Parts: sequence; C-alpha cells; structure tokens
Amino acid sequence: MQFTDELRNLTDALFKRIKRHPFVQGIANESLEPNQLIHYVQQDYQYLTTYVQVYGLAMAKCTNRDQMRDLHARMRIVLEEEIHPHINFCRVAQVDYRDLQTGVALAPTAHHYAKHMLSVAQSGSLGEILATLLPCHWIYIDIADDMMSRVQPNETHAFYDWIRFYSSEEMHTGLATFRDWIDAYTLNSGERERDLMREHFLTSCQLELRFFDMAYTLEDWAVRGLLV
Ligand SMILES: Cc1ncc(CN)c(N)n1
Repeated sequence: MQFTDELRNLTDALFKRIKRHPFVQGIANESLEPNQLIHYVQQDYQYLTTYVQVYGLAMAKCTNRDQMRDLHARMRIVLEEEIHPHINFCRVAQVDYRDLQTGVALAPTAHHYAKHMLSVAQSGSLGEILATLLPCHWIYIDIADDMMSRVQPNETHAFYDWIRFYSSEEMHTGLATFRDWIDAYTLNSGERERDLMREHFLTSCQLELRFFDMAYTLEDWAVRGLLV
C-alpha cells in the first residue's frame, strides 16, 4: 500500500463525516444563507493566503527545480483560479468579492488552521509540510465528486461553478501528482518522519471539518471588534 492510501484509510471516518456536514449539504441542496457564504469567503480568503505562503516556505526546502516548478504551478492555481469558487459564493450571497477581502479578523478555527500550517512549515521537513497541505486539496475533490454523482448539477444549480471547479480534471491531476510526490518522498523517510506526516495530515483533516462548522455556525470570538 502506498503511503497516501494509508493516510486516506486513517482518516476515512473524517472524509465521510465532512461529506455529511450541514454546510456541505447546504452547497448540494442550495440552502446556505448569505451570511454563511460571506463568513466562509471572508475566512477562506485569508486561509488560502496562508496556504500560498506555506507553499513558499516549502519551496525553500525543495531539493530540485522540478519540485519548485510543481509548487510554483500550485501557487498560481490558488492565486489565479481558486478565486472562482469564492466568486460563485459571492454571486449567490449578492456581495462584492473585494468587500470580503479585508477588515475581518480570523475566526478561532481559521486561526488554528493557519497557525497549524505555519508551525509545521517553520519547523517541519518538506514531507511534513506536504502532508499538512494535502487534505485541503483532497477533501474538496472528494466532496465535489460526491456532489457531481449524487446531485448531477447543471448550470441552473446555484453552486454549479463551485462543484465543477473542485471536481475538474485539473484538480484531479493536481491531486494525483501531489500524492505521487508524497509517496515517492516517503520511500526515503524514516518512521519518525512518517509518524509526523500522519499526525499533521490527521490534524489538517480534523480542521477541514471544523472549518465547515465555523462557516455554518458563524463562529467568532466571544468578544468581538478588539482587533482586526
Ligand atoms: C479550508 C479550505 N480547505 C480546502 C480548500 C480547497 N482548496 C479551501 N478553499 N479551503
């Protein structure tokens, strides 16, 4: 069994639970409220900014230019293309995307997830960083594939662009090459590094689930407005 198959088996209960999450069901059945979509985009815009920064920190640990080229292409996709799912949410919520990009503090779960990624990026190996970043990619493809087959949306579905983006060929190819990279990498890792990679992957999966809770419940700090 390849290492990433093992990671997937380890987190199967989380993958299943995420697909049943009310926020995810709300995408499938077009029932999300504007304030839930807005909260998600405000937080996810900042989350994805950190995600790109973490790619940058991983870049500093690459050992050859092919790895760097791969990360460079991934950064471009997040910066230039992963705006489309956000724009879809903004269109449904009837808000301007630019208005959601500033002036909002990270909610507790997004804060936790960002600090988790940055902490591994600062002190972990390249393999640890890749394992930390992988759930972000994998879980959304899993969700969107499931919606494509269960809901079979067409252009009239409110979240057609979101579902189509994450179930696209480009996303699948990106996931396959990411997994190949990690599987090849772990052939030369020791058991200690593989344990840390399992732990970081699991933590990121847990935080993916909590991120949907955060958006669905409009999670915020107990006392608001002190810092932005
Ligand atoms: C929190 C989170 N996780 C995953 C994705 C999909 N790349 C995202 N946009 N945001």
